[in-house]
Amino acid sequence: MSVHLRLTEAAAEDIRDLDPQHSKAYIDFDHKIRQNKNHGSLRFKALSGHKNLYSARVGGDYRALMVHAGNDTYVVVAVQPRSTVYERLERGLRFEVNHVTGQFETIEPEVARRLAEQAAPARPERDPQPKQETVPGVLDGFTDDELSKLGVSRALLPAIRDVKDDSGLVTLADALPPHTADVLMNLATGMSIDEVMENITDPARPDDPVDPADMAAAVERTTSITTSDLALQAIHRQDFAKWRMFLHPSQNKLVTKNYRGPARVSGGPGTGKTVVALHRTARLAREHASGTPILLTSFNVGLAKHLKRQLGELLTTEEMKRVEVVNIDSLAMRIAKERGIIDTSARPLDDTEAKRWWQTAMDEAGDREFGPDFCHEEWTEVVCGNIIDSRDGYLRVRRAGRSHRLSRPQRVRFWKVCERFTARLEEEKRFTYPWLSARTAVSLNGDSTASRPRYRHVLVDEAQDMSAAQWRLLRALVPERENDMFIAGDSHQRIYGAPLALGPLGINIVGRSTRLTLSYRTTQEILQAAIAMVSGESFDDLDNGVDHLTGYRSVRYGPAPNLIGAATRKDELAAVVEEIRAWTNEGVDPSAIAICTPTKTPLEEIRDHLTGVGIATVPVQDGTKGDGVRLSTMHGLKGLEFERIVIAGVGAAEFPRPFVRQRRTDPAEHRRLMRKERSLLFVAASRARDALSVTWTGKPCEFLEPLL
Ligand SMILES: Nc1ncnc2c1ncn2[C@@H]1O[C@H](COP(=O)(O)OP(=O)(O)OP(=O)(O)O)[C@@H](O)[C@H]1O
Repeated sequence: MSVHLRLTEAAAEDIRDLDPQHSKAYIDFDHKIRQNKNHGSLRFKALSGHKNLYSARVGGDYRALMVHAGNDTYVVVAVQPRSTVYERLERGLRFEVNHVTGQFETIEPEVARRLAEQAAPARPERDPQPKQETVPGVLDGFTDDELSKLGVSRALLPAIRDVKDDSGLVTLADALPPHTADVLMNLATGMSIDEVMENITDPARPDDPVDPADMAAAVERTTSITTSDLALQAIHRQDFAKWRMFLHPSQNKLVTKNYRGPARVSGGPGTGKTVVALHRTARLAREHASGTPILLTSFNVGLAKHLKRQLGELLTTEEMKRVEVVNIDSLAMRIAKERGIIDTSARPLDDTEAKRWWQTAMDEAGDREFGPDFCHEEWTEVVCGNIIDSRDGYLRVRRAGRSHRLSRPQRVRFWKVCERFTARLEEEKRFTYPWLSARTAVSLNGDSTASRPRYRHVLVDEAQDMSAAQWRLLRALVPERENDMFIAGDSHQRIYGAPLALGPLGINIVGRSTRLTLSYRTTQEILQAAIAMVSGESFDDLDNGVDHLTGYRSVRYGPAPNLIGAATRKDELAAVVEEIRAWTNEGVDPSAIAICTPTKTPLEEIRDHLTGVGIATVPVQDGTKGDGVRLSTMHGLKGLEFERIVIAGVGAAEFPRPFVRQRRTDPAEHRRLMRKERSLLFVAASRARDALSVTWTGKPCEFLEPLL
């Protein structure tokens, strides 16, 4: 008579909203019903006239409404006052297996219809009774059969037909099953039936055939249903981070699917790529209790720390031991030291220092043709990326992706400069990270006896910024096999690396790429502004194709970004202060606000000014420590998110940054750098959850033009 209890997302929300007394009562209820559903105080009973539906007393007049999902499994679908539960049932509340996705769905046709009616555009006053047919429905272009084939329940069609505009659809979406909302939103934003079928419906189909009468199978498939254990833990900790309990079906598929080789997930900012990578890592860690560890890696130390913290919320301490979470450069350095590739005292050479060294190498070689920026990029992308260690190798290599052609004599000259640079690295026991990754990959690949394979699975976040040499290292760390690599990234957010194709690096993702389109982070207004900032540019898909943001959207709405042009720097600083004060007066926690600028100097100016007017600030890299508004360069916001963001200092004189403007004489290189600058602004803007303000002095930067 013991019961296995599950919980829908809606029921979890009901529980979260309970007052402390009923919350405690729910924990008692959960405990009792699991042991014996017929315990007298529970008044457990089947509801007549409703197939598979049961009710039980939680405490006071609160009832748990449950769906029987075979054997001893019950799914709690609502925890509400008795009168509310019965009223909803009378109005047609029911639970179905979706005929296409096979997922468990809550259908409330009357609620949907009411919402659709409420959201209908107001009638003009002088025309109180216009003819009905004068306002077309937003989905009139699609037949009932077409919508049904895409996975929309026929019970919801009358409500859907009542929707007259996009904002009505957004209102209605709250009352729709997630798949239905997804299909309709995509159709409304201009996707064709075929595109929705390919991008939304087909990926949501289960591998096994759908039986609309098989509730047990549906519950197993449904990601918006969790085990009540996890929910109870969350209740105890008052912690309802939804991403840990409920994934969107499109996200869950990426977590559970087994791939025959490397797979990639792309998608705009905030679509849950990191969440998917985390859940997939957790799933793999749970499946493999012992043996070779799993690697979860990202671009920099801060991001890796963030991943580790979040993974710790999904796994037990024991399970965490099966996963190594480390940024790619630290990993390369550790393995390189272990294998004696570099001395334990060797130190990295950062980009600025490296460029000075290139200048010296050119001076010594008497060659002024190339310039330190060119040399450093050529070295990173071509020499390290292709693991070249000889003049002949360099003379032969295909310099894919580089904007300049080099003649043979030019290559010979560059190699001379390069030899001086590498000799100095050796002499002074220094290294650049791409060089280190390349050398480590060579060492691992050439060693058949060493402790290979190092990892069972490798998962990579922020993949767009990894360099070719880093991919070679990652490839060397995991043998080619099922589920070997999982790659999450968005080329629109590339602010460090260069475009590349993974195939030639031994990572074949063809046919194993998926795109997420629903943003959980930003509002539709911020998202559209961010998209406008990168409009007109083309982005690669790591596979010799083009990436795009078609169908990328949010279901949240909010204020339009606040665009503030100031005549003087003093006025701009005053505008920043005004924004921060307005937000904190609304009750926003200062630590949920970030201010970013293109470079460090204006940030320091803002910091000093805010301190002067009594607003505390904290550098973003200090993580969760301290009260105060977070300050960062745009680069420092990579991978993070804040409730509200001010992007300051984006006047035409400051952004794109001056060094990019100086490269105008070299059109190909200039284009490449401009794309990165656009991406930088895109990254900064898309970190904001609820509100975004952009400030500048004088003329605004050209990337803001589509917004003005
Ligand atoms: N299924 C979900 N339910 C609720 N929240 C979610 C879900 N998936 C993602 N989120 C939330 O959306 C936000 C963005 O998620 P995440 O960081 O994984 O996106 P991303 O695609 O990696 O973003 P970016 O590319 O901008 O770094 C986070 O706050 C995350 O908790």
